[in-house]
Amino acid sequence: MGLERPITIGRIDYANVWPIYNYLNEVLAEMDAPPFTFMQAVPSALNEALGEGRIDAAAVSSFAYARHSSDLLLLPGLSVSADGPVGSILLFYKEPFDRMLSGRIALTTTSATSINLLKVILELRYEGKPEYLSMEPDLEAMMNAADAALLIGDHAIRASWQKHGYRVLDVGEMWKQWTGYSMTYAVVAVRRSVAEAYPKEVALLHRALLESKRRGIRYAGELARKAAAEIGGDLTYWNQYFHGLRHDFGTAEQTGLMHYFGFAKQLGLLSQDVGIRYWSESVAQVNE
Ligand SMILES: C=C(O[C@@H]1C=C(C(=O)O)C=C[C@H]1O)C(=O)O
Repeated sequence: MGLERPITIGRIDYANVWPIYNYLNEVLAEMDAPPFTFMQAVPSALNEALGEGRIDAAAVSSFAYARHSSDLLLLPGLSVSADGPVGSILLFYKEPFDRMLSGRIALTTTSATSINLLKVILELRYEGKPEYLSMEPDLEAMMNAADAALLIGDHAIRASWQKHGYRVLDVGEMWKQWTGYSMTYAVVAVRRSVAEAYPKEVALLHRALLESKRRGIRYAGELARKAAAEIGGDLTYWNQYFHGLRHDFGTAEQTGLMHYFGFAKQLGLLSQDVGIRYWSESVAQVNE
């Protein structure tokens, strides 16, 4: 398989991936890496681009991985997860809570994991049957059209700073309270065909992402300063935000994610059972 363009990497356009991606260019330059190119976009756009083969590797919604898992392999040790409140997956609603269970809920067009997580929680835990509208992430427009609105990422963060007067629930906290599990919102996946055709490049990308993540965690204070300057808010807010996220993908994260996939299948949101299939460097080396 020959690509007619450089290998293209998707990068989520939200601060939640900075601990993985912020130092990636620096690390790639140090490694004398081949010329990768990048596409920066909201998760739903990256999900689609990776599914269609317009990009080759990306952090994508874990739900999108589930939908396309036969074409994808996961890069080990990388995710966007939280064991409880996330701070940026927020449900804004007009009281009382019960009204939205049979009312209208506006869901951001930028998400795949969180919109389905909310459906799982509202329908299986609370036996709700709301009507869902898909809308651009604009709190005011969403609340004019619905009883509640789900926003993710920087859109949720910025909206939470507005004087809006709505009640707000953190969907990661709802999931944790209900199930006791952590939740994985994004995973890093590579197209299987690209992994097979370009094993060395994928190995190098994986090593670079892990090193970038190590620096992102070590220099979390630097990320907080950058976020405060570029997005707003203060250092305390951002230190707490980055501290609440997990970017590993260990047993606890996988267990929580498998439970989510199970509920999503139960609700008919996924049509098949999903296994986690990893890209592995040993396979890549055998293929060399
Ligand atoms: C933690 C977050 O996770 C994001 C949520 C996603 C989704 O709902 O599909 C996808 C990617 C993640 O980066 C967030 O947006 O705040």
